[in-house]
Amino acid sequence: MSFPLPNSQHFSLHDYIQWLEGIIDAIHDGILVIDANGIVQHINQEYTVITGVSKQAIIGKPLQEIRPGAQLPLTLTDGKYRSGIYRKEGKKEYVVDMAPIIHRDRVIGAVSVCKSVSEVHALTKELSLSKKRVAQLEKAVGHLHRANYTFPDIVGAEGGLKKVIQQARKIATSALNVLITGESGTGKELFAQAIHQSSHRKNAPFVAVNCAAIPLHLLESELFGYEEGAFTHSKHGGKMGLFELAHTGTLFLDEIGDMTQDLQAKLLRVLQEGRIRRVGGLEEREIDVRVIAATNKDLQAMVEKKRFRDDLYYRLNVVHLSIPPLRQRKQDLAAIVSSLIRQRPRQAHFTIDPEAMVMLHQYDWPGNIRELKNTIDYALNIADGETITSADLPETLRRQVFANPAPSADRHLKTIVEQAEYQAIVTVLQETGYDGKGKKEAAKRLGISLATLYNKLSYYKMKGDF
Ligand SMILES: Nc1ncnc2c1ncn2[C@@H]1O[C@H](COP(=O)(O)OP(=O)(O)OP(=O)(O)O)[C@@H](O)[C@H]1O
Repeated sequence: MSFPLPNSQHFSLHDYIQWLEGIIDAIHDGILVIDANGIVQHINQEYTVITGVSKQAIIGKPLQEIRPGAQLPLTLTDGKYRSGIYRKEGKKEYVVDMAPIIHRDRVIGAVSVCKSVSEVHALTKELSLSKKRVAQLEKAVGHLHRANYTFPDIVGAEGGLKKVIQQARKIATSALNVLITGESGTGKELFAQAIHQSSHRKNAPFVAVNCAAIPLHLLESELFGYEEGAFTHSKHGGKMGLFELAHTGTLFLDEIGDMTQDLQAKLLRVLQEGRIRRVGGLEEREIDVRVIAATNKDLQAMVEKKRFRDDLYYRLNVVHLSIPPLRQRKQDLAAIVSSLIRQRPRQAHFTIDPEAMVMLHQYDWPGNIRELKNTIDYALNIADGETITSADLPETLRRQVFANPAPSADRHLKTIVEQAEYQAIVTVLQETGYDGKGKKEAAKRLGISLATLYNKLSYYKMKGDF
C-alpha cells in the first residue's frame, strides 16, 4: 500500500508515524491499537472522549491490566473479527468492533473501534423525532394538496358535458398530459381533480398552481424550487418547488397561457427530460409528475402569433378537453342549481320558484358555473322564506335579463313569439311583483286571465330553455 506523503524525501519514520496518528485522530470513532503482546500502542482522542481513559493511563501498558474483561486480546489469539460488542465502564456505554492486524499471515496486533452508545441513543432519538415530524408535515402537505372532486361531482354528465366527461374518464388512467380549455368558471380545475382522482396517482398529491396569480419573477422558483443563496432573501436551506411537491402525483397548471416564453422553454425541458433543477442549483432531480394544463385563452392562436411555443403546445395538448360555457348547455341549469342548493347544509331543503328559474335561463352567464354558484349563494342568503324567488336574484342579473334577452339560435316563429311573450310577462311581473297581488295586477295589464298567466308561467318553467 502506498500513502501520499507530503515531500517524501524529507519524511522520517517519526514524521510518518505522526502522519498516521493525525489520520487516526481525525476519525470520529474511538480507536485503540495493541501490539502482538497485548500492549496498548495507540489510542485516538475520540477513544478518550468515549471511554474516559487518557493516553497517559493506557499507552505502553497491557490492555488486560487497565481494562479487565477487554476482549481485544482474544483477537490476537484467534485472529477473528468481532463486531457490536457492548461494553459498559461506570457510566460510559459503548459498542466495539474488533479486528486483527495481519502481516505476512501473522497476527501482529489488533485494533478496536468504538462508538458511544449515548451518542447512538441521541441520534436514534433525534432520527425518530425527525421521522415523526416529517410524517406530520407530509400529512399536512397531503391535506393541502388534495383533490376533492371526482367525476360523479361534475353535474351535466347526462346533459351538455356528456361527451367531454366520457372523453376525460377514458384518458384519466393513462399517463398522458392533458390540456383543458374553457372560459373562466366552466369547471376546468374540477375536471383536472376528477382525472387525478380516477388515476393511479390518486393517493399522491394534486398540486394546483395558477400561473397568472404568481408574479412572473417568482413563478420559476415556485415551480422548480431554489437552493439556498440562489437570490437575496432566499430561505435558509432553499425551498422545494411545486414539481417536487407533486412528485408521483399531478400538477395542475392553470392559466398556462400567461407563462413567459423563457419559462415555457424551461417547462418544456422538464416535460421532455422528467428532471428538474432548482434555481441556483446544479443537481438534477428526477420527477414523476403528470401535468394537466388549463387556459381560457385561445392557445392555438397564441401559437400562430408566436406568443406560445408550438413544441410546448403539442406536448401539453396530447389530450384536449374543451369545456363548453354554461350558456351553451342551459339544459344543465336546473340540475346544477339543485346540486348547489343541496350543498348548503342549512338550506339544502330550499327550492327555487319558476320565475327565478326562467330568469336564470335567460341570463348569459359570462362567469359560468362560478357565477351561478355565487348567485345561488347570494339568493339563499337573502331569501325570506325557503323558496328562492326572482326578487332574490342579484340586481345586475335581473337588469341584464330585461335589457338583453339571451340571443337564441332558434329562429322558429313559434320560439320567437314565445320568447316575446315570455319577455312581456316577466317585464310586467318585475313591475307588479311576483306575489299573488302582483300576478293579479300583471294579468290585468297583459289582458289575460289570472289562470292563463299561471298556465303560461308553468309552461315556461317546464320548458326552461330560453
Ligand atoms: N359541472 C359542474 N358541476 C358542479 N360544479 C361545477 C361544475 N363546473 C364547475 N363547478 C364549480 O364551479 C366552480 C368553478 O369551477 P373551476 O374552478 O373548476 O373553474 P375553472 O374553469 O377552473 O375556472 P378558472 O378558469 O377561473 O380557474 C367550482 O366551485 C366548481 O366546483
